Amino acid sequence: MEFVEEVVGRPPLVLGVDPRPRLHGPEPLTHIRRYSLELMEALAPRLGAVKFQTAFFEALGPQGFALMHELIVAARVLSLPVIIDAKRGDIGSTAEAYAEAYLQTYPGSALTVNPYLGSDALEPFFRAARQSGGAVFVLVKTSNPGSGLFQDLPLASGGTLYQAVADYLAQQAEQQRVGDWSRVAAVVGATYPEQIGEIRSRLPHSLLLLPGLGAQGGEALRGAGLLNSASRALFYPGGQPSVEEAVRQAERYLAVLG
Ligand SMILES: O=C(O)c1cc(=O)[nH]c(=O)n1[C@@H]1O[C@H](COP(=O)(O)O)[C@@H](O)[C@H]1O
Repeated sequence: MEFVEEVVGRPPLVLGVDPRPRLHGPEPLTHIRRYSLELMEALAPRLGAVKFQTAFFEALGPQGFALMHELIVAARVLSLPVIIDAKRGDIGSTAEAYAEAYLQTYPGSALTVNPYLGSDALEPFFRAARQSGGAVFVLVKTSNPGSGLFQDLPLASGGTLYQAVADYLAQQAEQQRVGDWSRVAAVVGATYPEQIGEIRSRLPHSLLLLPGLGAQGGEALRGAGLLNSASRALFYPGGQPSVEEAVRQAERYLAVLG
Protein backbone atom coordinates (compact mmCIF):
# COMPACT_ATOMS: atom_id res chain seq x y z
CA MET A 1 0.00 0.00 0.00
CA GLU A 2 1.16 3.54 -0.72
CA PHE A 3 2.24 5.91 2.09
CA VAL A 4 -0.71 8.23 1.45
CA GLU A 5 -3.30 5.43 1.59
CA GLU A 6 -1.81 4.03 4.78
CA VAL A 7 -1.64 7.38 6.58
CA VAL A 8 -5.15 8.60 5.81
CA GLY A 9 -6.64 5.50 7.42
CA ARG A 10 -4.82 6.14 10.70
CA PRO A 11 -5.04 8.60 13.64
CA PRO A 12 -3.85 12.14 12.71
CA LEU A 13 -0.93 12.19 15.16
CA VAL A 14 2.78 11.92 14.28
CA LEU A 15 5.48 10.93 16.78
CA GLY A 16 8.71 12.82 16.14
CA VAL A 17 11.80 10.86 17.16
CA ASP A 18 14.46 13.48 17.96
CA PRO A 19 16.62 11.81 20.64
CA ARG A 20 18.69 13.86 23.11
CA PRO A 21 21.50 11.64 24.50
CA ARG A 22 21.82 13.59 27.81
CA LEU A 23 18.36 12.26 28.80
CA HIS A 24 19.36 8.61 28.35
CA GLY A 25 21.88 7.84 31.09
CA PRO A 26 25.42 6.45 30.85
CA GLU A 27 24.82 4.34 27.71
CA PRO A 28 22.67 6.65 25.64
CA LEU A 29 22.64 4.70 22.37
CA THR A 30 21.51 1.49 24.06
CA HIS A 31 18.81 3.33 26.01
CA ILE A 32 17.60 5.38 23.02
CA ARG A 33 17.25 2.16 21.05
CA ARG A 34 15.27 0.34 23.76
CA TYR A 35 13.10 3.35 24.62
CA SER A 36 12.29 4.15 20.96
CA LEU A 37 11.29 0.55 20.28
CA GLU A 38 9.08 0.37 23.40
CA LEU A 39 7.54 3.75 22.70
CA MET A 40 6.73 3.01 19.06
CA GLU A 41 5.12 -0.28 20.05
CA ALA A 42 3.04 1.32 22.84
CA LEU A 43 1.93 4.27 20.70
CA ALA A 44 1.47 2.42 17.40
CA PRO A 45 -2.36 2.23 17.41
CA ARG A 46 -2.54 5.95 18.24
CA LEU A 47 -0.19 7.17 15.48
CA GLY A 48 -0.53 8.10 11.85
CA ALA A 49 3.23 7.97 11.31
CA VAL A 50 6.64 8.20 12.96
CA LYS A 51 8.97 11.00 11.88
CA PHE A 52 12.71 10.50 12.31
CA GLN A 53 14.74 13.71 12.42
CA THR A 54 18.06 12.73 10.81
CA ALA A 55 20.03 15.57 12.50
CA PHE A 56 19.71 14.05 15.97
CA PHE A 57 20.88 10.64 14.75
CA GLU A 58 23.73 12.11 12.68
CA ALA A 59 24.85 13.99 15.81
CA LEU A 60 25.21 10.61 17.56
CA GLY A 61 27.92 9.57 15.11
CA PRO A 62 28.06 6.57 12.76
CA GLN A 63 26.41 4.24 15.29
CA GLY A 64 23.65 6.76 15.82
CA PHE A 65 23.03 6.97 12.10
CA ALA A 66 22.93 3.17 11.90
CA LEU A 67 20.44 3.19 14.79
CA MET A 68 18.10 5.49 12.84
CA HIS A 69 18.06 3.01 9.97
CA GLU A 70 17.36 0.17 12.39
CA LEU A 71 14.46 2.12 13.92
CA ILE A 72 13.00 2.95 10.50
CA VAL A 73 12.90 -0.78 9.73
CA ALA A 74 11.39 -1.48 13.17
CA ALA A 75 8.65 1.11 12.56
CA ARG A 76 7.77 -0.60 9.28
CA VAL A 77 7.67 -3.99 11.04
CA LEU A 78 5.11 -2.41 13.40
CA SER A 79 3.18 -1.31 10.26
CA LEU A 80 3.83 2.34 11.10
CA PRO A 81 4.26 4.71 8.13
CA VAL A 82 7.59 6.53 8.26
CA ILE A 83 8.53 10.12 7.48
CA ILE A 84 12.25 10.74 7.22
CA ASP A 85 12.81 14.35 8.20
CA ALA A 86 16.06 15.19 6.41
CA LYS A 87 14.89 18.38 4.65
CA ARG A 88 16.90 17.58 1.56
CA GLY A 89 17.29 19.90 -1.43
CA ASP A 90 20.13 20.17 -3.98
CA ILE A 91 20.75 20.35 -7.73
CA GLY A 92 18.91 17.69 -9.72
CA SER A 93 21.71 15.14 -10.03
CA THR A 94 22.38 15.25 -6.28
CA ALA A 95 18.66 15.27 -5.48
CA GLU A 96 18.46 11.97 -7.36
CA ALA A 97 20.98 10.48 -4.93
CA TYR A 98 19.07 11.82 -1.91
CA ALA A 99 15.86 10.41 -3.34
CA GLU A 100 17.52 7.03 -3.79
CA ALA A 101 19.01 7.14 -0.28
CA TYR A 102 15.63 7.58 1.41
CA LEU A 103 12.59 7.15 -0.84
CA GLN A 104 13.90 4.23 -2.91
CA THR A 105 15.60 2.55 0.05
CA TYR A 106 12.38 2.63 2.08
CA PRO A 107 9.47 2.06 -0.33
CA GLY A 108 6.20 3.47 0.95
CA SER A 109 7.93 6.06 3.14
CA ALA A 110 8.09 9.85 2.96
CA LEU A 111 10.84 12.46 2.99
CA THR A 112 10.86 16.16 3.92
CA VAL A 113 12.29 18.39 1.21
CA ASN A 114 13.36 22.03 0.94
CA PRO A 115 12.02 23.76 -2.22
CA TYR A 116 14.57 26.59 -2.38
CA LEU A 117 16.51 25.20 -5.37
CA GLY A 118 13.46 25.07 -7.62
CA SER A 119 11.56 22.67 -9.84
CA ASP A 120 14.46 20.65 -11.35
CA ALA A 121 15.68 20.00 -7.80
CA LEU A 122 12.24 18.81 -6.63
CA GLU A 123 11.34 16.62 -9.60
CA PRO A 124 13.72 13.74 -8.73
CA PHE A 125 11.93 13.45 -5.38
CA PHE A 126 8.50 13.47 -7.01
CA ARG A 127 9.60 10.82 -9.53
CA ALA A 128 11.05 8.63 -6.77
CA ALA A 129 7.86 8.95 -4.70
CA ARG A 130 5.82 7.77 -7.67
CA GLN A 131 8.11 4.76 -8.21
CA SER A 132 8.40 3.82 -4.53
CA GLY A 133 4.80 4.50 -3.44
CA GLY A 134 6.14 7.13 -1.06
CA ALA A 135 5.46 10.81 -0.50
CA VAL A 136 7.34 14.09 -0.41
CA PHE A 137 6.62 16.72 2.25
CA VAL A 138 7.78 20.06 0.88
CA LEU A 139 8.41 22.95 3.28
CA VAL A 140 5.86 25.69 2.57
CA LYS A 141 5.57 27.74 5.79
CA THR A 142 7.87 26.57 8.56
CA SER A 143 7.10 26.73 12.28
CA ASN A 144 10.07 28.81 13.44
CA PRO A 145 9.75 32.48 14.49
CA GLY A 146 12.10 33.62 11.70
CA SER A 147 10.29 31.80 8.88
CA GLY A 148 8.74 35.04 7.60
CA LEU A 149 12.06 36.62 6.62
CA PHE A 150 12.03 34.91 3.24
CA GLN A 151 8.81 32.86 3.18
CA ASP A 152 6.49 35.87 3.76
CA LEU A 153 8.24 38.14 1.23
CA PRO A 154 5.70 39.81 -1.06
CA LEU A 155 6.18 39.09 -4.75
CA ALA A 156 5.87 41.66 -7.52
CA SER A 157 3.38 39.26 -9.18
CA GLY A 158 1.20 39.27 -6.02
CA GLY A 159 1.06 37.06 -2.93
CA THR A 160 4.01 35.86 -0.90
CA LEU A 161 6.88 33.52 -1.57
CA TYR A 162 5.35 30.68 0.47
CA GLN A 163 2.06 31.10 -1.40
CA ALA A 164 3.96 30.78 -4.69
CA VAL A 165 5.52 27.56 -3.39
CA ALA A 166 2.05 26.27 -2.45
CA ASP A 167 0.63 27.15 -5.88
CA TYR A 168 3.51 25.38 -7.67
CA LEU A 169 2.95 22.32 -5.46
CA ALA A 170 -0.77 22.32 -6.23
CA GLN A 171 0.01 21.66 -9.91
CA GLN A 172 2.45 18.88 -9.01
CA ALA A 173 0.01 17.41 -6.49
CA GLU A 174 -2.67 17.11 -9.13
CA GLN A 175 -0.37 14.88 -11.22
CA GLN A 176 0.43 12.65 -8.25
CA ARG A 177 -3.03 11.83 -6.94
CA VAL A 178 -3.67 8.52 -5.19
CA GLY A 179 -7.43 8.73 -4.79
CA ASP A 180 -8.41 11.87 -2.89
CA TRP A 181 -4.86 12.63 -1.74
CA SER A 182 -1.51 13.21 -3.41
CA ARG A 183 2.05 11.99 -3.00
CA VAL A 184 3.03 15.67 -3.08
CA ALA A 185 2.46 16.89 0.48
CA ALA A 186 3.41 20.02 2.40
CA VAL A 187 4.81 21.15 5.74
CA VAL A 188 3.13 24.04 7.56
CA GLY A 189 4.07 24.95 11.13
CA ALA A 190 1.41 24.28 13.78
CA THR A 191 2.50 27.68 15.11
CA TYR A 192 0.79 29.41 12.15
CA PRO A 193 -2.86 28.27 12.33
CA GLU A 194 -4.14 31.03 10.01
CA GLN A 195 -1.72 30.01 7.27
CA ILE A 196 -2.73 26.34 7.67
CA GLY A 197 -6.28 27.19 6.56
CA GLU A 198 -5.07 29.37 3.75
CA ILE A 199 -2.58 26.76 2.47
CA ARG A 200 -5.23 24.04 2.73
CA SER A 201 -7.40 26.03 0.29
CA ARG A 202 -4.47 26.27 -2.16
CA LEU A 203 -3.52 22.59 -1.71
CA PRO A 204 -6.82 20.71 -1.37
CA HIS A 205 -5.31 17.27 -2.15
CA SER A 206 -2.08 17.45 -0.15
CA LEU A 207 -1.52 16.00 3.29
CA LEU A 208 -0.29 18.81 5.55
CA LEU A 209 2.33 17.92 8.16
CA LEU A 210 1.96 20.33 11.10
CA PRO A 211 5.12 20.22 13.24
CA GLY A 212 5.51 22.45 16.31
CA LEU A 213 2.74 20.85 18.39
CA GLY A 214 3.51 21.28 22.10
CA ALA A 215 7.12 22.39 22.57
CA GLN A 216 6.91 25.24 20.06
CA GLY A 217 3.48 26.38 21.25
CA GLY A 218 1.37 24.84 18.46
CA GLU A 219 -2.02 23.32 19.29
CA ALA A 220 -3.72 20.20 17.95
CA LEU A 221 -5.80 20.98 14.87
CA ARG A 222 -8.55 18.80 13.48
CA GLY A 223 -9.18 18.53 9.74
CA ALA A 224 -8.99 16.17 6.77
CA GLY A 225 -5.40 15.39 5.81
CA LEU A 226 -3.86 17.31 8.74
CA LEU A 227 -1.03 15.41 10.46
CA ASN A 228 -0.28 16.91 13.87
CA SER A 229 3.36 16.31 14.72
CA ALA A 230 5.06 16.50 18.12
CA SER A 231 8.63 15.53 18.87
CA ARG A 232 9.70 16.66 22.37
CA ALA A 233 6.12 16.78 23.71
CA LEU A 234 5.53 13.10 22.84
CA PHE A 235 9.01 11.59 22.93
CA TYR A 236 9.87 13.32 26.22
CA PRO A 237 6.52 14.12 27.85
CA GLY A 238 7.27 16.13 31.00
CA GLY A 239 10.87 16.54 29.79
CA GLN A 240 11.91 12.91 30.33
CA PRO A 241 11.59 9.56 28.55
CA SER A 242 8.40 7.87 29.82
CA VAL A 243 6.33 5.39 27.83
CA GLU A 244 3.36 5.65 30.23
CA GLU A 245 3.30 9.45 30.15
CA ALA A 246 3.69 9.47 26.34
CA VAL A 247 0.62 7.23 26.01
CA ARG A 248 -1.34 9.64 28.24
CA GLN A 249 -0.12 12.63 26.19
CA ALA A 250 -1.11 10.94 22.93
CA GLU A 251 -4.56 10.23 24.38
CA ARG A 252 -4.92 13.91 25.32
CA TYR A 253 -4.06 15.01 21.78
CA LEU A 254 -6.37 12.43 20.24
CA ALA A 255 -9.24 13.57 22.48
CA VAL A 256 -8.97 16.96 20.74
CA LEU A 257 -8.35 15.51 17.29
CA GLY A 258 -11.38 13.21 17.45
O1 LIG B 1 9.76 19.30 8.75
C1 LIG B 1 9.59 19.32 9.98
O2 LIG B 1 9.23 18.32 10.58
C2 LIG B 1 9.67 20.61 10.66
C3 LIG B 1 9.28 21.73 9.95
C4 LIG B 1 9.04 22.94 10.63
O3 LIG B 1 8.58 23.92 10.06
N1 LIG B 1 9.30 22.99 11.96
C5 LIG B 1 9.77 21.91 12.67
O4 LIG B 1 9.92 22.03 13.89
N2 LIG B 1 10.02 20.74 12.02
C6 LIG B 1 10.62 19.59 12.74
O5 LIG B 1 9.68 19.14 13.70
C7 LIG B 1 10.33 18.79 14.93
C8 LIG B 1 9.83 19.71 16.02
O6 LIG B 1 10.29 19.28 17.25
P1 LIG B 1 9.55 19.66 18.62
O7 LIG B 1 9.56 21.15 18.69
O8 LIG B 1 10.40 19.00 19.66
O9 LIG B 1 8.16 19.08 18.54
C9 LIG B 1 11.82 18.90 14.65
O10 LIG B 1 12.26 17.63 14.20
C10 LIG B 1 11.91 19.90 13.53
O11 LIG B 1 13.04 19.69 12.71
